[in-house]
Parts: sequence; structure tokens; C-alpha cells
Amino acid sequence: MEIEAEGLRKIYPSKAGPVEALDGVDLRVARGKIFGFLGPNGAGKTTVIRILVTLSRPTSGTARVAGFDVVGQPRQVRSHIGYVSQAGGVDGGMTGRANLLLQARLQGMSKADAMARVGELAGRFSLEEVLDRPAATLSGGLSRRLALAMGLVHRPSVVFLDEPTLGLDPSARVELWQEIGALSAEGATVFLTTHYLEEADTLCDELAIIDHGRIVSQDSPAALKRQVADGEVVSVTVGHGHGGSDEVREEAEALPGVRRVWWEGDVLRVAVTDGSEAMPQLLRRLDAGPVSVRSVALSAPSLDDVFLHKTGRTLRGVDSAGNGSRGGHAGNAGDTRKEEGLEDSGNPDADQLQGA
Ligand SMILES: Nc1ncnc2c1ncn2[C@@H]1O[C@H](COP(=O)(O)OP(=O)(O)OP(=O)(O)O)[C@@H](O)[C@H]1O
Repeated sequence: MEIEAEGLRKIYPSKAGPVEALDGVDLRVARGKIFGFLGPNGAGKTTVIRILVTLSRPTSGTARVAGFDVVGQPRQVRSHIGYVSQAGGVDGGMTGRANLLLQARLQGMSKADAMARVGELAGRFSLEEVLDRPAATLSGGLSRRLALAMGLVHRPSVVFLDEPTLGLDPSARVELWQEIGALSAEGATVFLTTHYLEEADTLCDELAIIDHGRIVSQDSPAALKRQVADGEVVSVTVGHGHGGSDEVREEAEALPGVRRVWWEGDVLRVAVTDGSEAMPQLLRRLDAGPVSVRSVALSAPSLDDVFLHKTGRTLRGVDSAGNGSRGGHAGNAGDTRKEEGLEDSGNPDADQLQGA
């Protein structure tokens, strides 16, 4: 296993009293896999990543990355990992080349080696044309590619990416997926957080969903979807404001071939063994009932369904810039980040950590 965590707990002190961010997190990620970490806001994703990349210590529990203990052997861990935070660590006032060179020099490379590595990475990430531009002038997609290249300067075997495509347009996102896929094809292990379920579904070999500081599920995207429904999901949209009726849900549950029924706003979702068999019966039953049906659709279960089933919340509503209602609670991070900064003081480069 390239990443292993057991019983991770983290309690942050805060003025309002201790905040339990992690409540016994276990994780196992095999070498070369792309592992996606999903969860509502405030679920504990960043806390786990920060422990795994040695920026924060667990209150209790253990974790090993690339075979090294994150608490006892932080230097060894750092020399084997790349970490690209949400902020990315790119200095906007410096050119792309200067950013890359600085990282390489910080890794202890000679000037000649550093320049050769910058050339290599620029070719690999199609950054040649932007090497001499100040990083602040790069588009979102280019800036993320630069940040990723910076995280790979020292050829880490495990790469941590915190929301790598947040706010990117669809084509830039797909380009980055290709880069991430290539990393794993070359043997690197990738651990990423994302709010985009499509990204998790397309890119990741395995996913863990965290909620309230606990892992509620870990499996491949396909297996997770099978857990929700080994079949199809009929989605019935009812008249505005008429969703949520227990009576309708119970009626649907009583039909043959129905496995699970739940409301998502004004949409009744019905997990069934065979959609074409269940749909006519379901519609007949609904027609006789109190709600009007506006539309019906049949689909395979999605990760949205999994997420809702596991956390009781939906991640839908994230707009292309990553804003919007992401479900879950925002937590009380706003007034407490300072304490986190204190915990990490002494680390000169918390945003872009590659090696010690
Ligand atoms: N330094 C801190 N001091 C106190 N509480 C904190 C601190 N950092 C995080 N927390 C709290 O711990 C919990 C987990 O936060 P964390 O940032 O790990 O969640 P997250 O899943 O990464 O959220 P997001 O998706 O919003 O980034 C939240 O309740 C948060 O408010």
C-alpha cells in the first residue's frame, strides 16, 4: 500500500471549544492508483490531506505514505510526495520558468539539472510558450498545469492534489484529467479531492466518501454505484413544491422490483431492478395519487445518487467556478484557520510542499 491510515483522529482547539475534525479515519491506497476523496464542505478532506503530507499532526492514529510514517519520518515522506494545494503555490509575480526553477533549486538540484528538468516539464505540460510570461497572466488552466508541474519537479511517487480542476472550464478540466491519468500510467499514486462527481467517476480507480470526519464508503466508482442500485434509477419530477411526500414514497416502495426510493427535492428517485418493467407500474400508481408528474427519466445510478445515499446530501449545484450550494455545512473554519497556521508555523512553504 502506498498510502495507509488507521484510526486518524484530529481535534482542533478553538475558542468555542474543541472541534473534532476527524473521528477515526482508515484509508488504504494501492500504488499507481488514482484515489478520489469526496465529501461535503467541512467533512475533513483537507485535514486528512494535511496530515498525510506532514503539514499537520493527527491527535491520534497512524499514517504511512510511500512506506514512511508521517509523524516519525516526515522528511522521508516529503521527499517522496508532491502536494499541489488549492492555492497552488504559484508566485504570480514570477515567470513560469522562475517558478519551476525555484522549486527545482529548493529540491536541491544543481542549476544545470534544474534547467534540464524545467525544459522536460515544460515539454510534458505544453508550457513552453508561457515560460517567460509572469504567472499572474496565465489562464486558469495553464496556471493549474504550472502548479502541477511544480509539484512534480522532484519526480515524487505519490502526488496529492487538492481540488485540481476547481473553477476550470470543461476543456481545461479534460486536459488536466489527461495529465493526471498519464501520471498514474507512469506508476505514480495520485490522491485527489474533488467536488466534481463526474471527475471522480471518470478519473478515479477508487473513491472514499468522508462525512463528519468518518469514511462512510470506500470502493471503485462502479461498485459504489452498485451499492445504491444494482440496476437502474427512475427519476420522476413532480409539480413544483410537491416533492417529499411520505405517502408517495411508500406507494412506490411497495411496487415489485423496487429496491429503494428517495426524494431529491421535487424528484422522486426509484432504484429498480428493471426500469422498463417498473416505469409503467410506477406511473399508473402516481397518476392515481395526489401529485402531478411533470417528467420521467430512466438512468443508471450516478455518483450523485451514491453521495446522497451515503451522506444524506447532494453535491449537485456546484457551478463551473466551483461556487454555489455544495451541500453540507461550511463548518467554523473561518475563524479558526489562524490556529492551523500556528500549528504549521516553522514550515516555510505550506502551499507547495515537495520534499524537505
Ligand atoms: N484550524 C482549525 N481549527 C479549528 N477547526 C478547524 C480547523 N481546520 C478545520 N477545522 C474544522 O474541521 C472540520 C473539517 O475541516 P476540513 O477543512 O478538513 O474539511 P474539508 O472537507 O476539507 O472542507 P472543504 O470542502 O470546505 O475544504 C470543519 O468542521 C472545520 O471547520
